[in-house]
Amino acid sequence: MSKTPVTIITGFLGAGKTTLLNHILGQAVGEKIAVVVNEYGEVGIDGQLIVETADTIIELNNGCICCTVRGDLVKGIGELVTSGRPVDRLIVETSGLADPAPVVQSFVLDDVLKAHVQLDAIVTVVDARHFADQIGQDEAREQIAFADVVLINKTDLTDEASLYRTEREVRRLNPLARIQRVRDGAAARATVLDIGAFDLKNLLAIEPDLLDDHEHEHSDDIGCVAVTIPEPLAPNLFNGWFSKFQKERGVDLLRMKGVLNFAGESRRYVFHGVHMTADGRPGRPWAASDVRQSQIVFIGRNLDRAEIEGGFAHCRVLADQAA
Ligand SMILES: Nc1nc2c(ncn2[C@@H]2O[C@H](COP(=O)(O)OP(=O)(O)OP(=O)(O)O)[C@@H](O)[C@H]2O)c(=O)[nH]1
Repeated sequence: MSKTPVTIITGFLGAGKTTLLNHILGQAVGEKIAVVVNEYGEVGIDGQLIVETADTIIELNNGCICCTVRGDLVKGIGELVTSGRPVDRLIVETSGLADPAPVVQSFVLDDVLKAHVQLDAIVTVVDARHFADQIGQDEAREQIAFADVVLINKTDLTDEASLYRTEREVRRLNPLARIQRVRDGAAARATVLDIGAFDLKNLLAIEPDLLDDHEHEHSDDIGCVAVTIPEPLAPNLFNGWFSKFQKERGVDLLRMKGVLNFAGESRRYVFHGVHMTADGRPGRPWAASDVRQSQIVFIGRNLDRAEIEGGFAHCRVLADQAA
């Protein structure tokens, strides 16, 4: 029996992992792809942002697959591969704060996974615009060190000199990885899939204690605040609040993303940000069976939950205003 190939997509917060995943799914015709998405926050946004068709989506929220929900990763994939359901390929998108070591460990140590799946490659997406801000984080360096392929993404948001510096630093952290520049995660399929690049021996040379059991510690001051609001939002109130909040707290905001329910709109509004950058656009239409609500997630340093909840609540269109 041939084993199901597994690609791990990792990379720091907001680097473009889901964008790459959507690109891969969009190119895969007639293939049954199962996807595991893991998010740090207690509210899962990525599941809603996967616009292309995946055969199965396993969402692991409220923790990192490198620590708190690692058991769920092994269990979820174990159940999938022993269910008899045909799966041609498995793609795992880690959270942006994941240490890849324990994730890799799960694939090489767990007996069920070992018997059914084969790690093909670890693909790390790097945010070319925010590289200098992010590379100070241990997780960002580990994600690069573990990569078989590094995609330097968001090339449109920076210049040649800075891209060159980023490539040089990536090469210093990982002399063996294949490095490629991309925009909007648009990597050729052959660059990221079925490349047979994963090599445990190489990884053990980088991280000799890879197979030892160790708990990954996330920095204490990095936290996540997720807020759900059932009432529709007024776009002008949201824009006003968010731009002020971002101006004041942008340095500490590692990542924000949300799916918003704007009053009178037939489509979701999807917005993303990293530090001082933010962008938003209409997403999928609301279906009659959808619960129309806004969900927003902030990951950052020393976040004040009450401040965020209060500010976000202030953007609601209240019933008497709507009338
Ligand atoms: N300008 C530009 N924006 C990009 C590019 N790639 C991705 N983005 C945008 O960057 C934002 C974050 O992209 P995602 O794919 O959600 O990033 P992610 O790594 O999955 O984020 P997390 O899972 O939260 O860590 C989105 O607004 C994307 O549209 C790019 O090459 N250029």
